Amino acid sequence: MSGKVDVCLYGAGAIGSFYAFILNRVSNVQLTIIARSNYEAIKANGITLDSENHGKHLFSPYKVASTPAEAAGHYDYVVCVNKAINQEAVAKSLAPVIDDTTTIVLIQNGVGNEDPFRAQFPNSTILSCVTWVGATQTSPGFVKHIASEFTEIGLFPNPSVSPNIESSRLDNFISLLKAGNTKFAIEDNIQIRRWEKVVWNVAWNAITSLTQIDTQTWLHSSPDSIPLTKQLMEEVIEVARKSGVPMREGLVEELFVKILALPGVYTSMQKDVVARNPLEIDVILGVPVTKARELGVKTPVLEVIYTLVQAVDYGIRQGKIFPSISTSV
Ligand SMILES: NC(=O)C1=CN([C@@H]2O[C@H](COP(=O)(O)OP(=O)(O)OC[C@H]3O[C@@H](n4cnc5c(N)ncnc54)[C@H](OP(=O)(O)O)[C@@H]3O)[C@@H](O)[C@H]2O)C=CC1
Ligand SMILES: CC(C)(CO)C(=O)C(=O)O
Repeated sequence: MSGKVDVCLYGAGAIGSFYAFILNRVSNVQLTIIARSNYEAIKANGITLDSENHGKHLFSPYKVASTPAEAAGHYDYVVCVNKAINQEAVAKSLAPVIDDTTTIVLIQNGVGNEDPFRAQFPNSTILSCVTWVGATQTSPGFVKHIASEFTEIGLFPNPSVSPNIESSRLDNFISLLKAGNTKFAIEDNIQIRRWEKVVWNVAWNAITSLTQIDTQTWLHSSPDSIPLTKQLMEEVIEVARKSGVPMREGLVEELFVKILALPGVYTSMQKDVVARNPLEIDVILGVPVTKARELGVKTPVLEVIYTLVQAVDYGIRQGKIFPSISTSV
């Protein structure tokens, strides 16, 4: 893309700041960021990304807004990197920055994330992305990125938009990722990758959130931890297959090779428990459970894990998680 590209990024947290850095260094991108709790910090001081792959950089986007209304205007791309919670409400709130020619880019964990956006913006192209970037916001506007970096991207096809237009919107966004120097793969069926990632997230995000121990500690914790995790993953794979998503044989073993090669890791959901933030339950656990129930797939481990994570989320929302010891009787 040679002319100016207007991009609006919604959700300037750990992953949002990483992609903001990538996009902001593309010379023809004019980047607007909509930030929430870290708005003042980013507006005053910009974003510092300390990356194992890209080095340490301080940058300020073209504009920082605190609400979609403040950022109102036409954008070629609106990139959603918020936590996928209350997606219907988020989609509605983005009306001031999305018109029929805006392409929506979703970079979030989970499955089913696209549906509320398609319902709210039926004429828009949606690019659906799975990210294997690992990042943490250590204080407002400061983000640490570890070496893990990979984006899988594909269309969430819109039958009411011409395939040529959809492809050119995908190609143009890919050219930005390329110019921003991040690694990516283009997927013909991104739903396969979304489900693969959700198999990973159902296991590791839920287990680290429930146990508050890292993945390696969990894997060494008892002879039962590995078989239980594998059964959980297999259950989710079966749900995906019954939903019409062709998942390959051997995926669980591949994901185990991957996790065993890593040091003990925590996850974005575990960090939300620590920060007492609401959890991304629906897109990571709720959609697979709902589909399993609809399709009659038996998922006993998934059901237990889902129920327990819902309890943690409920405790956070009620302010009752890890309550301090009460002295009253
Ligand atoms: N961190 C990681 O290593 C990885 C994360 N992911 C996924 O990437 C996505 C982003 O995660 P991450 O960057 O870690 O999350 P963070 O919590 O670090 O950042 C999310 C940002 O979005 C804002 N936000 C969250 N929810 C909403 C909402 N409903 N409406 C408006 N703004 C919102 C937050 O604002 P506020 O501060 O006000 O809450 C925050 O600025 C998630 O889907 C996550 O699962 C995927 C791979 C790895
Ligand atoms: C970084 C990673 C891959 C770890 O499971 C992740 O997806 C998350 O934390 O949500």
